[in-house]
Amino acid sequence: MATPDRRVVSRPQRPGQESGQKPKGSGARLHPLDSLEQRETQEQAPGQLVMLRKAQEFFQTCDAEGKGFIARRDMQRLHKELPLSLEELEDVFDALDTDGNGYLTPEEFTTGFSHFFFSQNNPSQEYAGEQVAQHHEEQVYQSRGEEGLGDMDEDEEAQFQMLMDRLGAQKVLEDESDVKQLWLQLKKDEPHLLSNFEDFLTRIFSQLQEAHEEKNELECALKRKIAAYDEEIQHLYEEMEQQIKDEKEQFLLKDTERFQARSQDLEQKLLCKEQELEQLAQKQKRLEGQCTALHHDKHETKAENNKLKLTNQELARELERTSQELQEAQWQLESLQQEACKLHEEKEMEVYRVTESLQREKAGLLKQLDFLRERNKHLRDERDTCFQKDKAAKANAAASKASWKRRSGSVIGKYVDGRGIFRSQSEEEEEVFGIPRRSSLGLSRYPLTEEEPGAGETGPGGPYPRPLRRIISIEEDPLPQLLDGDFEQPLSKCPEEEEVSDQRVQGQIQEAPPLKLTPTSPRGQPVGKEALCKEESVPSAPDRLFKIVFVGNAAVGKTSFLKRFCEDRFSPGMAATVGIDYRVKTVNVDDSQVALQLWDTAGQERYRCITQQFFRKADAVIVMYDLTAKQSFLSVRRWLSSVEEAVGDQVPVLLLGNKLDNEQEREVPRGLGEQLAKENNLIFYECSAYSGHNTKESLFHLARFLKEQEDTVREDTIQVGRPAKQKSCCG
Ligand SMILES: Nc1nc2c(ncn2[C@@H]2O[C@H](COP(=O)(O)OP(=O)(O)OP(=O)(O)O)[C@@H](O)[C@H]2O)c(=O)[nH]1
Ligand SMILES: [Ca+2]
Ligand SMILES: [Mg+2]
Repeated sequence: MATPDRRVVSRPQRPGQESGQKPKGSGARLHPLDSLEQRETQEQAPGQLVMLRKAQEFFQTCDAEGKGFIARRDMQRLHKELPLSLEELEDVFDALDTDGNGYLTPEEFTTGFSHFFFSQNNPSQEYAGEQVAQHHEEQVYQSRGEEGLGDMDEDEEAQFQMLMDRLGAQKVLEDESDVKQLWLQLKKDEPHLLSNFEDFLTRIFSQLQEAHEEKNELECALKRKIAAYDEEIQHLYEEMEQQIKDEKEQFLLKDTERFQARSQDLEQKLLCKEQELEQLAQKQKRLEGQCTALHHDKHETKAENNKLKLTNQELARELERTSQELQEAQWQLESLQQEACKLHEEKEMEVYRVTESLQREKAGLLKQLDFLRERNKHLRDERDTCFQKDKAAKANAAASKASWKRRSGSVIGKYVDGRGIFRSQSEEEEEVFGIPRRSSLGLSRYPLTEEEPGAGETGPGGPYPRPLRRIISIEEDPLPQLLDGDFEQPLSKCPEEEEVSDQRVQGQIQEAPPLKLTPTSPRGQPVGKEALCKEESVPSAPDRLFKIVFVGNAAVGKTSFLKRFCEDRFSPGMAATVGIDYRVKTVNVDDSQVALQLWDTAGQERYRCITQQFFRKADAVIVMYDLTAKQSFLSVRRWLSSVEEAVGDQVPVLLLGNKLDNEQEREVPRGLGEQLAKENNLIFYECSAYSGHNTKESLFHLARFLKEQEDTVREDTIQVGRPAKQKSCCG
């Protein structure tokens, strides 16, 4: 049976059921009301039937939950049905609960009910029923009768009181008015029933007293039971409370654990969410930043676009203007080109005419020289003989001193005495060693004889008062300091060259026309000497003319190389070059005549400032080093940078490693030369002036390169606006 707060409480046992015995009576368990119905089916008086039905109704009213028994508090439900107060209902409950277990079974209820309302015999029972009915009437009546109560006399009062005292009603009855009234009524109406009534009252009161006593006992027992029950219930309650508390604690514990776990989960989730939120916030900030930046960039881009549009329009206008100017410039250029070509041709013609006239002049001079020599031969005096003796003695002495001075370079006739800006090495040696050196051109203080380049003779009257001046000019590239003032330049040339030129000139003397005045170049300067090689001397004007400057440290073999290239000869005893020397050689490259103006510079440091001047208008530069002298290779970089300073890197450069014949004395590996050439975009050859290896090939390569470069420039110049393609030197 479930209690209101849903706890399971064991059903109250009827006496005899505690031990688990089955209630006495029928075998199968019957529902309590079934027994009532069974009883109804037995012979029952109609009045009893009514009573039983009434009892069933009352039982069902009380046992609303259908528990099958009535508890104390269920009894109170009859309060509405019966005109009984709660106390009276309590009394009735106690009277009906024969086994005092605190619960009324249907049997107890109907049995008690019938006893309570009907007496043992029928009349009495009817009587009791009537009584009940009368009781109702009396109630009504009473309310009406109470007004008449006052007419009871004293005897009757005394009799009634006696009766009450005899019956001991005071213990039992609280309010005697009803009984009094009934008694009076009976006394008046039915005096013969008075004795019955008094017997009835006696019985009732004794029963009431018994019942009262029983009740008291029961009450005590009940109280005890209740107390026990209360204790038990209290105990149960406490247990339940304890259980509830434990369960609550467990539940709370579990709840707490679950709550803690849940709260940890939630905390972690919260943390994750917070982190995600932070990340999202950072992402949002970043995106906002990017957005503003993009926005900013957009404005900037817009502004730039507008500027670019404007610039574009300006450039378009500028381009249009420039193309017009270019068009005009092209026309002007073409006309200038034509003029330049004409001028160039005229100039070349001029150069060759001058060269021709120079040749003739030289032929004339040499002719005079020969004449003078002829004359000289016949003139002799004692001074000559004693001079000869002195000279031989000094020569021996000097030979011993100057034996350490192995080399002699080529001496060109360009030294200036007196106000001299520079002097030739030969004069320096003369001072130092007292050896009169021949000047290079052969016309020196002491005239030369053919057979022996060393033997010097003087002319009549001793040494010439003033040596003839060799005319050297820089046709295309005047040396400013040489052009200042009216200096005189002695003629000088190394004897061998002079012999060669003699031969050359000899060879040509027959052809040369009579000597004219010394021709002058456009700047009014005497023009330079020309060394035309026999095999290549060509009467017609060349197609191309290139100026090539030859640089490199002293004694690397520049002059010897040029001699080999121009005259195909090698002279071991070359004197050091003084200042600068100049040769022209015309070669045939791809069926066109290319004249090469070869400027031979002095490698010695002291002439550096002079040689620098010659770089300006060079079409190409040749840098030479001696592969048996490491120092000369280390200086190449310096030569390259001074060339670049003077002419930029537009000029092709040929790098030559000379003295290849001296392989056993090599100090510079070929790879180093190749590497340097590659780094600086140079044409590279190893050669030997001595053996002639690669002397022609290297210069032909350079000439071909220059020619192709010029052709490219011409093509580009003719085609409008196409930039000249600078070919790399080393192909
Ligand atoms: N073995 C060998 N000796 C050479 C070669 N070329 C030049 N010589 C010698 O090296 C010395 C210097 O030669 P030059 O031609 O005067 O040298 P340079 O570069 O003109 O000297 P500077 O005029 O002072 O700049 C001379 O004694 C030459 O005989 C060569 O290819 N092989
Ligand atoms: Ca009972
Ligand atoms: Mg030289």
